[in-house]
Amino acid sequence: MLHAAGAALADEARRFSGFGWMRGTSGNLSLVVDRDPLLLAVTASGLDKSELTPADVVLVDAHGAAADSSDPRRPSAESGLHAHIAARTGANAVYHVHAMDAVIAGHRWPGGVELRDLEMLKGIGHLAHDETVVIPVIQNHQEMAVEAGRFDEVYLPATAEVPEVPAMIVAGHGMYAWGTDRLQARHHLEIVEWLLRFTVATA
Ligand SMILES: CSC[C@@H](O)[C@@H](O)C(=O)COP(=O)(O)O
Ligand SMILES: [Zn+2]
Repeated sequence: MLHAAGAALADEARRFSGFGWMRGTSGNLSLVVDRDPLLLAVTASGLDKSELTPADVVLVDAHGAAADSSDPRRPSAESGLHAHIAARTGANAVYHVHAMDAVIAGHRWPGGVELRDLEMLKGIGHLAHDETVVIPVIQNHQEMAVEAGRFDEVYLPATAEVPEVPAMIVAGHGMYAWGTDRLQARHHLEIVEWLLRFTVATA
């Protein structure tokens, strides 16, 4: 089970590295492997994300702490925020990358990045017209418990009329996107990055 998750995350990390979004050791990816209690497979810390193998994944609990004390590998330093996002949103896949356009957008619009009148908004469940979608921005912090609190302040869950916004920017750092499964998280990440790239380029 952990090996399959590791193989899937290694593939995703290679893909995002190819886009320049996981340069060096930057970024981390996770998949929920159990809900009760919450357990996630998260990429191991400090590795070159373009060269991960199926073994480069660690099991963590709802606090992002290693769940298997016999495993010598360290989980991602940002595991706690992955676990929090998975718990709060119900997502089964959470992806974090250091895409340049996300960092520029967060720097430029620290109160949130407004998007509208773009066909690609349909790719995150929103309307191509007559709706303004805001990608929230939080300030960066090294403590994931602090980041989790900041996430709760800005997260836009689904209402009866409007779906959730499945992404967030961390200022001076990168972005997160999530989805019900690996493929949806990837789609959300790639589409939001496209939307941010367009917005930065045309501002
Ligand atoms: C240049 S990597 C910076 C790290 O502190 C962090 O932001 C990151 O994305 C990767 O951390 P990791 O612990 O390898 O998952
Ligand atoms: Zn990071």
